[in-house]
Amino acid sequence: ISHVSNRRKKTTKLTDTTAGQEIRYGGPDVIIVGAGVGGSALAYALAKDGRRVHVIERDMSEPVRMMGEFMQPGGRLMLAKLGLQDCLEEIDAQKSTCLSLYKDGEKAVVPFPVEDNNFPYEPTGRTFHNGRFVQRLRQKASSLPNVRLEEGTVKSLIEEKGVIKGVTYKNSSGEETTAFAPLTVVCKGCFSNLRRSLNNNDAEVMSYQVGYISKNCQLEEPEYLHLVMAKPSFTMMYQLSSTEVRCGLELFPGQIPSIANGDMTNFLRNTMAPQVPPKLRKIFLQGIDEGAQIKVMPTKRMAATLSDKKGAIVLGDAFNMRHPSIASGMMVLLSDILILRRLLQPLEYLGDTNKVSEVIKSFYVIRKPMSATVNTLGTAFSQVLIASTDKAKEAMRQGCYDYLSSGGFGASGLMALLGGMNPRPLSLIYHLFVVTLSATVQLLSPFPSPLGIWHSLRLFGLSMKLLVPHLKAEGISQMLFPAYAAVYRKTYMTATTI
Ligand SMILES: Cc1cc2nc3c(=O)[nH]c(=O)nc-3n(C[C@H](O)[C@H](O)[C@H](O)COP(=O)(O)OP(=O)(O)OC[C@H]3O[C@@H](n4cnc5c(N)ncnc54)[C@H](O)[C@@H]3O)c2cc1C
Repeated sequence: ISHVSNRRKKTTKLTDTTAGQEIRYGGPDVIIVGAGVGGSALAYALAKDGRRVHVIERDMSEPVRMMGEFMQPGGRLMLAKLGLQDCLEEIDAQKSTCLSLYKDGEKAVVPFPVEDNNFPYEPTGRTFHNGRFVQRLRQKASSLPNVRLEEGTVKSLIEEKGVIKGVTYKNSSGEETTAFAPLTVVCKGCFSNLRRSLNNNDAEVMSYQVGYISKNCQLEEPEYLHLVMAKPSFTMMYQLSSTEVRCGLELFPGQIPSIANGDMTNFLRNTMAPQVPPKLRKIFLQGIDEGAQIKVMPTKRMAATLSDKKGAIVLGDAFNMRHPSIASGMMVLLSDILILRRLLQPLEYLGDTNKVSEVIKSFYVIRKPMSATVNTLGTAFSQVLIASTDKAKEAMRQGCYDYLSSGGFGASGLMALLGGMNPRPLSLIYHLFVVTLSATVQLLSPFPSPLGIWHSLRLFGLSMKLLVPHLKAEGISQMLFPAYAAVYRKTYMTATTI
């Protein structure tokens, strides 16, 4: 009797112990909140390393959304390194080889550099329905026996003495329940409110992307990403699937015509369509005429900051965002996953909060070549795309077009940066400097006038304004010291898998 009652006591004691001990003896190693692009890819990567992963996703049906539709060549390399390249197959993804740029009736075609010997992957991007890609990632993750993918909505993080122990969530039956693990990864996207319990960085809404799909049509050059430098900002078109074309544009707060009363349709037809080159206009108008659903998405910017809470990591859009004009959010996220996975590999037990904190600190530095390059480029490119009556800003816009259209080393260097094929902040600073310089020459031609000199000085001021906040936010040494980028390339951008 004594033996049985002692065993009972022991069992009760075990269930009563702290969450940490429960976790150690049975539960998952990691809880991932959100099975979007990041959550699913991370679940697969960690499960491949033998971790038990519990993913909690609010909605398991295929997402229908207007974001994450273009994967840069660099992002495809990251996918391949994670063993997830097949997730871009069987979703009717389309190949992209070039950026086709239009300004004031002129056109420039700039390919991703084919002969960049330092880039060990096919230098092309892919366009696709984001939801199809996410479903493929979810299937791939849940095909591993140590991944438990559950539908549920996470409500809050469970915290004990500054350490995150798990989450409370509402499961698919509507019951409030809890889950515990030594490590919780919050990867719940750009509308995340959980990040507030971990860090207090705020996202800044920069503009809005308006878009719709023209169906049953094909662009004359389906492998090109068409970017029109229009007013007030850019318009883009690309082949989204073999039979659909995404049409999109950028508008600014306070300038969004109402979709409900038809003002948006009129604006697209009367103001934007005439700026679209005749060759693309028919397809641009087709979607509007056929009553395609028009969507509006905020574009946000948010610097990455580290949380002082232990036991949790924030990733993806909940962690760091940049302007989507350079379509690189997924690439940075996949690069982050690759780094984090590699840093976590030597840790046998993820509940060692001190070791995990060290990992997070290293992760924050190692990611800089990719994230700082993309974040800075995102700001610079989005600013350059905005039309302006300001002479200095317009010179910068023209300078960027001229630089890309002139071909050669400059254009291929900038395309390698855009494609994530050469994530080097110093290279970005170089290109920004040359664009500024050539715009200055244009302002001072044919003879330097006092007004020309004044605008040139303002132009340099504008470039500095683009660069300096990023140098401060990303870290001067990480951006200016080439060794970081060299180590990143050597570790994460070689042809071998990790
Ligand atoms: C307009 C726009 C266009 C973009 N275009 C591109 C592009 O072309 N290329 C590119 O690389 N990047 C692009 N991006 C960025 C890219 O889409 C994101 O960086 C990427 O999707 C982020 O992935 P994520 O896993 O962090 O979030 P998501 O992929 O959004 O996944 C978050 C998941 O969390 C789930 N979730 C949310 N709340 C909860 C909860 N409480 N409990 C459980 N689950 C929850 C959601 O249902 C979702 O499945 C674009 C962004 C915008 C805004």
